[in-house]
Amino acid sequence: MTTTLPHPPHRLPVLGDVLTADPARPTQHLAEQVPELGPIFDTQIFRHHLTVVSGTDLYADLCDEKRFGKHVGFSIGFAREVVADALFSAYTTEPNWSRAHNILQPAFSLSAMKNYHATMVDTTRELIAYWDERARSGPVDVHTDTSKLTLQTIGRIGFGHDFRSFESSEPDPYATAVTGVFAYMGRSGYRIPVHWLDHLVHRRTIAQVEADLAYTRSVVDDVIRTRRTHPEGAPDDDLLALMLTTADPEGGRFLSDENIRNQVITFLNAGHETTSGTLSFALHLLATHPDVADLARAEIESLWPAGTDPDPVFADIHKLKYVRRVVDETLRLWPIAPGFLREPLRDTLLGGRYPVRAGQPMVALTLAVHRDPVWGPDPLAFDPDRFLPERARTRPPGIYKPFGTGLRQCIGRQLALHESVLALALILHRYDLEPDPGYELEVAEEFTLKPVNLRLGLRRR
Ligand code: HEM
Repeated sequence: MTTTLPHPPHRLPVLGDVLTADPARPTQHLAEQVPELGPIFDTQIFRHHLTVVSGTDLYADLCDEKRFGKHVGFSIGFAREVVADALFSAYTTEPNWSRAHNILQPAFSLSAMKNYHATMVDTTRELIAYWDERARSGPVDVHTDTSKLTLQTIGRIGFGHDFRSFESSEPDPYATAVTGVFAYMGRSGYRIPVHWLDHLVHRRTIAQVEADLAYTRSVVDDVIRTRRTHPEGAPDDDLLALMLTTADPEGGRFLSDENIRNQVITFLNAGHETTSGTLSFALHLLATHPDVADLARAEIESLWPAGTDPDPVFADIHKLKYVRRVVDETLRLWPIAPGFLREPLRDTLLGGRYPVRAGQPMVALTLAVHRDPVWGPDPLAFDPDRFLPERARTRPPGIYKPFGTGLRQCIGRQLALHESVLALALILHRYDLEPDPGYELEVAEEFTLKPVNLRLGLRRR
């Protein structure tokens, strides 16, 4: 049962599509190939094949949990070299996946969000105080600063650790190190498959990654050691407390020390660079669409009048429905996780017509599906009202998946949405956003998508 799928032109023996691939922006490049190659095609980097799925019906079918599951390979396979079987990089069948999932799930419940709200408000106020100071002397470096916000937030609410990110105007050293490690993992599919040659050609990069990893581990070990030696006063239900003190309700086993370290690295990364990317893209889109920013501000000021110092309560965030649509629409246009890996659980037909083999690596190309004509006559336009319930009902189901799908979808979804809506609302309440007239959006891929060198003028309202 085989079908020959289209593939990029100029494929070479052994190398495959290496010469026409774009390692710096792999998923954007794949999405650009969709008009030419169609809703499903094959790509090959050295000896590794990947089936790229972007047809909306095929994408929805690929999310059928009865026939497909997460594929752990490519960048995620390389991430295992760093964080082994932590939540994001574990095989679904590995005991540590269900153990960690069961132990940590309560930290992402609605009542947990209520506990985190005050810390999120305080940390966003720190960002605003930092920007009040800096915005007077020129545009701010948006992504560096949203990363400070989100790292500081996940550090505090997950692990009781204060990164003191706003005490320096430099990028946070932990964020730089951990992002460097994961960015390298993200590009690892393009490593030269001859080990000694790869190490010779990339020796400087590899030395930097090793240094970054050593630093990352030393910070994380310090966070865990501090909690173990001084648990007094720390919450008994944050991510770290749950991992140190709770057994899996199914089976009664605890996570090992090694696994806890890998989980902390995973959460500090997944919990910060995703939300910071979302906030950065949202601020860019709001700055370049003042009509949308005005509508959002009208909603925000109906809760917290202009000129007052807002004191958001938990329930306010759910009233900010337009701001939430801004976040949803940002994640449609710029899904910072631009695709997710899947594999058939057994031989099957994708979309009833394409034969696929058990274990075959496939990518659900969210970036392309989120911009498909099925979204309307102008899928590239930034239009938050696409997410009005009456308009959402007119679209086929299963085509909006910024947080992945099924069993392995994002555990941090609620946290990310609460944090994003809150931060955008407080920022829009405080500032008018002034885009840099010469700025052309350029998007880097370092495991996730992020805008390059995005600067914005902030005028205090
Ligand atoms: C807007 C922000 C975020 C986006 C768009 C996002 C997106 C995703 C996606 C697409 C996946 C599935 C990956 C796959 O199938 O391979 C995922 C998984 C995951 N995310 Fe997020 N994420 C966000 C925020 C967060 C936050 C704030 C946390 C933690 C505090 C987090 C922790 C995780 C973890 C641990 C997994 C692996 C879950 C598992 O496999 O069981 N994410 N995320």
